[in-house]
Amino acid sequence: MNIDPFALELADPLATAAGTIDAREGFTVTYRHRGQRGVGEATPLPGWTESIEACREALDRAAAAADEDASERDGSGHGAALLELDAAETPAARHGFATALLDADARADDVPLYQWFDADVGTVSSVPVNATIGDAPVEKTVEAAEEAVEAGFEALKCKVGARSVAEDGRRLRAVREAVDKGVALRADANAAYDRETAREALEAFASAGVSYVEQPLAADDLAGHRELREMGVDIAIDEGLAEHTVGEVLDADAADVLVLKPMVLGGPGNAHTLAMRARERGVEPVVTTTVDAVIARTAAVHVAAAIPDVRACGLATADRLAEDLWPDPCPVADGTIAVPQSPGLGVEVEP
Ligand SMILES: O=C(O)CCC(=O)c1ccccc1C(=O)O
Ligand SMILES: [Mg+2]
Repeated sequence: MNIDPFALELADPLATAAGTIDAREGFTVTYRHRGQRGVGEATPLPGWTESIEACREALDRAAAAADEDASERDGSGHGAALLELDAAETPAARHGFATALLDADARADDVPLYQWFDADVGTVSSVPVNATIGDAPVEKTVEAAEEAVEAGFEALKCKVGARSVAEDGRRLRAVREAVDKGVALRADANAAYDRETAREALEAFASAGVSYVEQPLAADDLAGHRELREMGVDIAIDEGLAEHTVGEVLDADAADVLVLKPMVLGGPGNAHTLAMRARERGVEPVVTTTVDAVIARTAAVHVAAAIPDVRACGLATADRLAEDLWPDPCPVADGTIAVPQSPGLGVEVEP
């Protein structure tokens, strides 16, 4: 297993109620499996996943376990490595190694990763995506929204909760008035509100025609989210999935939508399985990145492509990075992101 660190600046930092994301650090993981060289990416985001240090330690342990197992049994050692990588404790590290394995598996089977997840989906050439609009004053928010709609996005997700409910209400109503009625508006509060403020916010956002609000309350407040579902705006759980299992969130009836971040859930395979489980229970999955580099972003695109008729996903985050590790095989155009059709992930890395 090769573990190589990287650090990327954001050209366009993402301002949220929980702070501004302005750089991303992580590791690329390469691993030979079934005669193929697979690539993965572990890009931890503290607050959502383990720290960068814990991620490195977990990957080092997994690499050592893989070496030991491979030399003892003459196998590939990947089973022993996976056992070192707990999806709840070190989800980013697990994501990194699991993605490398999946890339190699899908290459070995000569199918794009999304078809390796589910051959029945057939050919999926693109997936709808939302534009991600950070916190900003009213005018800048409207400008960003108009630019996104001009570029073809049919769903806009605006960060809220960094300002007063009154001001966020003005921002969203101004966007609603500026763009075509057919454009869906979403709001993401990143756990900014207490229960009382959340009710005020939902009333204000309902009047702006918001279709769903992501994580209005704290990550651990499943009961609070369940109560908010009666207010006429759908509720999506995001941070709650860094704290609870999907099963717990479904059992608590806390969500209409689940925001699934493969980096937070321990890998693309976990995210796909959990997406299908949510849908069976009548809860819609939406797949997003944690503003990752090209390998993890592309893996998330494959997860979304393997969900039939998936709603607009939060995958259009490449443009925020000042630079990337390798060329992007998933260009965004007209509100959709292209799904690579070559075997595996479809990210061309130089050896
Ligand atoms: O969903 C999107 O549009 C992009 C991803 C995004 O907003 C995000 C990115 C990094 C960390 C948290 C979040 C979030 O959804 O809360
Ligand atoms: Mg969110």
